[in-house]
Amino acid sequence: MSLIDLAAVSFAYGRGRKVLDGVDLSIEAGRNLGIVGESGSGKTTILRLLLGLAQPTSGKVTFRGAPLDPRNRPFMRGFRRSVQAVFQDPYSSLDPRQKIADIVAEPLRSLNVETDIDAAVAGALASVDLPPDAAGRYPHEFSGGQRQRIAIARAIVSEPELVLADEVVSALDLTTRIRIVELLKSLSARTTLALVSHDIGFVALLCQDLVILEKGRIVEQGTARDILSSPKHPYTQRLLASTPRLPEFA
Ligand SMILES: Nc1ncnc2c1ncn2[C@@H]1O[C@H](COP(=O)(O)OP(=O)(O)OP(=O)(O)O)[C@@H](O)[C@H]1O
Repeated sequence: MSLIDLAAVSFAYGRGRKVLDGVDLSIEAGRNLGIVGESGSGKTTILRLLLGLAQPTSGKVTFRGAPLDPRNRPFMRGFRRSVQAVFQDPYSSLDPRQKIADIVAEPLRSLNVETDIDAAVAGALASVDLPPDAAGRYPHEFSGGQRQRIAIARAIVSEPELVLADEVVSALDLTTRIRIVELLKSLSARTTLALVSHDIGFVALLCQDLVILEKGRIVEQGTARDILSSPKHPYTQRLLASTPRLPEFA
């Protein structure tokens, strides 16, 4: 079943040139998707379209087959509960004045989810391996990797079907990165992930399917296994040549 589809989507900022051109992609429930490309290829723009934060200049974005319409409030409420995001920078993405309990609870409060908020927050913190007393502390008391765990706890607290993540490990050192990959791997048992990154090695560790984006166009898409073992497009071959570590497909 398809969660979000982009069909023939093009996008330009204002009257500028197209930064996305005729993009078709589907995110299927239960299959993690990696969207990979160099800086400026349009990855963050795709993510903004997938989140309904920007509207395509032409083409369609649909959630469960229905058009993503920011004016349709009940629909968007259901959408926001089902689709959450984690962003690159764990330092700026958390409000320094809020306690972790309030940061993690934010989606439940803003979506008026009827649930035991303290229990849901404790469950989300446990899922990302943070101790229960983290709830009463502030972001500055945590390391970059721990802050990214807090951002992930906030993204999963409403039990979304899909979590979109933009360069979630790029700001982290290698050891922390490996731990976050392990965490995302365990979370993907209960939610689908769409990961945006310049690092094909990182996304291939977690995603069954890949989309390769060059200058706003998809140049190759398929299973990670096929693309890693026989990349067809020269751009994909270049991305692979510049990545130091690749998963083993035995
Ligand atoms: N607000 C904006 N106004 C005008 N142009 C923009 C804006 N944001 C992005 N762009 C342009 O759109 C293109 C795609 O940018 P985007 O941020 O989607 O790429 P990206 O692949 O995510 O890059 P990076 O990995 O560097 O974040 C780039 O040429 C960028 O300069």
